Amino acid sequence: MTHPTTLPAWQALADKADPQTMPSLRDLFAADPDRFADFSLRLDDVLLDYSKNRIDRATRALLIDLAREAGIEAARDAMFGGDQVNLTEHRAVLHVALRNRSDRAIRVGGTDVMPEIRAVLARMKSFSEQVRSGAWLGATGQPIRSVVNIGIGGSDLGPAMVADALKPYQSPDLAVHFLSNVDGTQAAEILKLCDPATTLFIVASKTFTTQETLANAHTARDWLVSALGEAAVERHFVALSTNAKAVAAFGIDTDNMFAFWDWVGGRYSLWSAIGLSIAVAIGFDRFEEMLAGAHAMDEHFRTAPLEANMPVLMALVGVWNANFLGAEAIAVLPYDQYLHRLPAYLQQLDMESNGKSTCRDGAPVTWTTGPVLFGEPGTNGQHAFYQLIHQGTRLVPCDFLASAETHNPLGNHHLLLLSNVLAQAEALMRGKTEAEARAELIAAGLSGDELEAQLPHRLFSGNRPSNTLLYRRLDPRTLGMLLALYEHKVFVQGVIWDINSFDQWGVELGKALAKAILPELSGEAAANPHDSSTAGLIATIRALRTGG
Ligand SMILES: O=P(O)(O)OC[C@H]1O[C@](O)(CO)[C@@H](O)[C@@H]1O
Repeated sequence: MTHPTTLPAWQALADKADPQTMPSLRDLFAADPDRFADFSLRLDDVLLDYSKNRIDRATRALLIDLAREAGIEAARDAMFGGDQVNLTEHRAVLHVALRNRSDRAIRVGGTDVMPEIRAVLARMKSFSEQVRSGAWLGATGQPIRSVVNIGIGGSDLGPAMVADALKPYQSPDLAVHFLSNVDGTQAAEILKLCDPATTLFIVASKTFTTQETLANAHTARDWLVSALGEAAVERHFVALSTNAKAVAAFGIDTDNMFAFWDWVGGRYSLWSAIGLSIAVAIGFDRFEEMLAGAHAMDEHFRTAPLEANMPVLMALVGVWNANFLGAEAIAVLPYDQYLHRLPAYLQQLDMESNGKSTCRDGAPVTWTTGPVLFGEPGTNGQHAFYQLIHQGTRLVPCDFLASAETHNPLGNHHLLLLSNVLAQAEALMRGKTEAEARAELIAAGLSGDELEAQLPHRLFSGNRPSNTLLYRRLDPRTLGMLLALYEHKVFVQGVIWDINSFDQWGVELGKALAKAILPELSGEAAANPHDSSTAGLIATIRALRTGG
């Protein structure tokens, strides 16, 4: 375990990161006509262009040194080898095994996990095909028309994002809904769209103890039972979990449970049984194509030299921007409407993984770790928060994503979309100098005091970094590649920052306090000692709810 700031390459990078002496992005492009070729990388149909980052060849070489000195190769091999890299939970981290399409055995504690994985995949195939073909009948003998995935966090965000991303592959005969929020409004609105006789609930929870999911699952169960009776549960509920005991206690027959394992982290679980709603929505063959895409990226990550390794390079660019140039956020901007939930999904992947401030050895970190991640599909974001990205005081590196081809060739929409994504990345890189702005204002007829007053507002500093991920078309394989790319990027950054990317203790405190507050709100328990704000809010809620 090595604190990154003690590594020689870290020191050398810190010396290089001097805004006064560093060349600007404009200068870097002007000095090197081959910059795009040298600072981009293609794997199958996916291209990463990282040339619009403030790095030159020497900086890149130092970043690769940093990766080596941080032990990326050994850490990667430990993860693929089934070591307990999740130190605080004493667990292996093997989402890569879930999409291992090769004959390679992957062992946890000496046991090859591939046979179990293949067995669950075979059950998912059979079940999803029965639901899709209409062979799986509800309690009244009717085929399923609506599927409701009940889960939250990793048991919701991945499947929900993928189902939307691959909408063109969805069957029109089957509606797929995702119920996550404990706010009863979401359950009420989804249930309004469903008929108990034709609805299948997929209760997705690794632990099967999550408050929100169990509350929603009980509400769904009550709704079904009040319409069709207790016996209907068997045909209308299945569970995806690692906790067979809790599934049985809820009243779901464990024959209707699809298992996964403690070495699958929640935010890495869409490739496991948690992906059942995806397989039902788009068909198992497409689900497997997505696994194959992820596997292709896994193999690239596992075997490519660091210098030509897409997740490693993307991670290193992020480390450079965060730790050496001071960026605190990252914007993920898919110019692809089908990826509208990607930023939400990546928020959990990145922020739950790397939002940590304790090193693996328990010492507090003294360097910046995971960024604040946000985003919206282009072009919507352009008309909302891009102002800050172009002219604000903060540095917000951007990831732009775009497909060369569209599933929906309507008029020239796709070329309009693509022209926007390219323009945004170019604008961030180039900016607009005073001379350029002045010339434009003069051409627009301004002069004298008005020109001088307008001028400072029309300047763009430029020199603002971005990556562009370009792919042929958003199909299942490409999506699998992109998601695995981000997973491995987050992994590499976690290793460099010397944190455990695979636990999430930061979500526990709020959960525990909510449990204590619940009986106080309902009046079943006397108020606990709280700060005056929390006590005042509890008292006001109680008063408002009773007309006070
Ligand atoms: O699948 P489960 O056990 O219901 O957990 C849901 C989510 O809750 C968390 O544990 C914490 O929010 C996530 O990591 C996880 O994805």
